[in-house]
Amino acid sequence: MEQLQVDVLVIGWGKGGKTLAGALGRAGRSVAVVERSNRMYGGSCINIACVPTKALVHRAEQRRFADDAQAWFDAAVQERDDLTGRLRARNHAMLKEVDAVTLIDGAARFVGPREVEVTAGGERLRVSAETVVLNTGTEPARPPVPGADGPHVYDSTSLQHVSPFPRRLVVVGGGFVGLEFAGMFARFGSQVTVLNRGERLLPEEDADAAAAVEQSLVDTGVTFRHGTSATAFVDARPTVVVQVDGPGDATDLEADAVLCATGRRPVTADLDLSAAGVDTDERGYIVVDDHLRTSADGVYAVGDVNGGPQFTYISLDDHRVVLSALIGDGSRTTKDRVAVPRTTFITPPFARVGINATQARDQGRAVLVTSKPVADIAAMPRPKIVEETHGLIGFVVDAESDEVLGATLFCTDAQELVNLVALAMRAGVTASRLRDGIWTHPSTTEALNEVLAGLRPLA
Ligand SMILES: Cc1cc2nc3c(=O)[nH]c(=O)nc-3n(C[C@H](O)[C@H](O)[C@H](O)COP(=O)(O)OP(=O)(O)OC[C@H]3O[C@@H](n4cnc5c(N)ncnc54)[C@H](O)[C@@H]3O)c2cc1C
Ligand SMILES: NC(=O)c1ccc[n+]([C@@H]2O[C@H](COP(=O)([O-])OP(=O)(O)OC[C@H]3O[C@@H](n4cnc5c(N)ncnc54)[C@H](O)[C@@H]3O)[C@@H](O)[C@H]2O)c1
Repeated sequence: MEQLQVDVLVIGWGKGGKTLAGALGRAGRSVAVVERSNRMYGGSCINIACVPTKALVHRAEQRRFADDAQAWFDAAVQERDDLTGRLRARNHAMLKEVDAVTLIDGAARFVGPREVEVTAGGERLRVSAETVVLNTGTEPARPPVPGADGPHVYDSTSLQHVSPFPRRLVVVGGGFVGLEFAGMFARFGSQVTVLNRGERLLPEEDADAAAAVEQSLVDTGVTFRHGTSATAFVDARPTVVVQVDGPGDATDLEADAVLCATGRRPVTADLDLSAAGVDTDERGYIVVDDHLRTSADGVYAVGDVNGGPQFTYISLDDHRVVLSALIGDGSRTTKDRVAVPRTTFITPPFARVGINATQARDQGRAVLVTSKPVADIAAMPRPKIVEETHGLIGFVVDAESDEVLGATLFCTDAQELVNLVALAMRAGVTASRLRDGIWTHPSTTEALNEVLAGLRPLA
């Protein structure tokens, strides 16, 4: 069997791994990157996750009621495929052009400490390395319900190419994927019903924010059933019947498609991690310390597979931690992260950073709070200009230091504004300075002037 020895072996072409491979290759280290699917060069983000779904959301937002749903969706999917094809080719080229990086097609499996066997069809290759970086990501986890693998039951990857376009869609799960797809498919023209097993949407968010999110989706045509779980998906070709249970409405639902949006699980099963001495937790995620070191010497894990927050920018930041360990001073850790923002790409986007009022109350902190519906923010005309006045904007501010402790930004451009607020939090820019800041007009940032003027003690 052919053998290859490198300084660094990266398994899986995720955001962290590919960025690390390029940087280490350019720094003169010999690097091998193993990817099991030629449809996944560049990883989940550009092929099946962030980028293609936001391209579909964008097209869905442009559809008008009279536009034919099937034709509009088909065109959007074609554009999505063209975009991901271009990005995949570019990602492949970006690593191929680094001389010190060897790209290997195949699935890697450990055969010993820091040694793997890569299999591609009938071909096999042994690769050993001083350092191994695991970046194998996650995959959709379907609920343990009869019929979950049956016809017309999809996950976030397969639903992007659903055919024919579903007139009725049931979404199981009200998290990131569930809400983004519910909004998107409603705008493409589906009748969407979301089954949410909790008593209300987004239980970790302030009640007014969760209600505003729900109202915006209801206004788009989405129906919610709270306190409801799917108990079976029964094949009734050409449709599927969703049997439900719970204190909520328990009437069966007939649909053309079901989306399981019930979380993801780590891709570790085929790696034979025990052969390398790499420990996993009870959910299968690779156990790492603050430096992203696993239980095996010289083996790191970056991205979703290490059980951290599942965002592309966290995988990217993981690469900085490992780069610091391998060619830096080793001081960077995951503990350095402050005010990590997040955005759910519904319409308008729902962005969060830091703590909300509920969390401040639970922590017994002395804070000032403010929250205002977007439609009532007189000094921010941008939502009216772009005809999207759903949402609310809220802040939590330390009562003594005037530091911003958190923000709920449910408004047009929120995915951008949240980064500005996060930077202010990291840099210690006070709420008063944000309130009195000079901002462009008309912009969403202007909301800071008016909303932060309404701070009051938390009741
Ligand atoms: C629908 C959806 C939308 C999302 N939208 C956003 C968003 O808007 N913003 C955001 O920040 N995050 C978003 N996320 C989350 C984001 O996609 C992930 O956090 C991110 O892609 C994680 O990347 P990663 O580095 O862990 O690995 P991945 O990009 O998942 O890469 C892992 C790679 O490893 C390969 N692999 C696995 N096993 C092996 C093996 N044994 N041998 C060789 N190769 C292997 C896989 O084929 C894959 O290419 C979204 C997720 C989903 C599902
Ligand atoms: N915009 C973004 O940044 C973005 C977009 C999509 C996904 N993501 C990432 O991908 C991850 C996965 O997304 P997701 O939406 O699949 O997971 P999630 O954890 O965000 O939401 C899963 C939802 O499904 C519910 N659920 C779980 N099991 C269930 C069951 N058996 N029956 C009914 N409901 C059930 C949970 O209560 C939860 O509400 C997210 O955690 C996020 O980090 C990010």
